[in-house]
Amino acid sequence: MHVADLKGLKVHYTDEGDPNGAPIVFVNSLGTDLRLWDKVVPLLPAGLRIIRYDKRGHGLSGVTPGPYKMGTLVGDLERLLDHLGVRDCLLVGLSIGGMIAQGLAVKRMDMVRAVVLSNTGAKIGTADMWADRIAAVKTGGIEALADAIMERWFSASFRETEEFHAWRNMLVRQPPEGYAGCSAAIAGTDFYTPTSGLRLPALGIAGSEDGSTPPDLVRETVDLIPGSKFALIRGAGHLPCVEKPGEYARILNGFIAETGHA
Ligand SMILES: O=C(O)CC1=CCC(=O)O1
Repeated sequence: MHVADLKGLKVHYTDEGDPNGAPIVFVNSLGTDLRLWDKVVPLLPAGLRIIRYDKRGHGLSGVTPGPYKMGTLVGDLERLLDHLGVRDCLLVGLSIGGMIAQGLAVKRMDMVRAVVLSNTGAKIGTADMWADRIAAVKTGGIEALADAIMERWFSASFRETEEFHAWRNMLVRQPPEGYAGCSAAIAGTDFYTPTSGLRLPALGIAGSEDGSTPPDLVRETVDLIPGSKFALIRGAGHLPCVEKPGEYARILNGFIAETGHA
């Protein structure tokens, strides 16, 4: 476990694997922390440098008063990777993490050599939808939304498992200010034009049961990048890295091999 002080924001991160290996950086979704990738990391090929972090207002990182802007969240990751001396990474972003990945890929071509846009979009939802969600969190806390969020995160069969309850607990323990702050950042983001200008290896990953960023949205987003690939994981919701880690890692490892990221 490490904590970096980045312009006053304490950012919790992990830096595992081979310190001299090709870097792979994971960016998690709204309401989750870096444990999101716990089941995928052990399935990655040997020799990579594996970096994960808790974004602003999530997990063990600092919380600042919201609303946040997407540029701030992109800047946080940029500062972390500068702090760690990371260049030419493979950036894997899920949901808002996929938006942060698009933003950083556009801003720092030296830092990002390939992207995986998982369960995400160039734009997610509508401003009204996010305003309602922020208002609900401010009134009733994340618990008030948790059951509806779980239906989007996980397939019906996964919601019957023991493990499901641990992920629900992870969600409701996130700082409400951070959750609402990041929701505002999503509401204010439309990356269709900037993402269309990207020229780098890109892979989209979608879950067939994803109620937040359905497969068509992921495909439409990754199709903005010429030559991109797309993979659908059947029977998984918004967090296929949790529900189907073996399949997720197989797809990711195929992309790692194809792009020669070693
Ligand atoms: O809560 C959801 O609907 C899932 C989600 C949307 C954006 C994100 O990062 O997670």
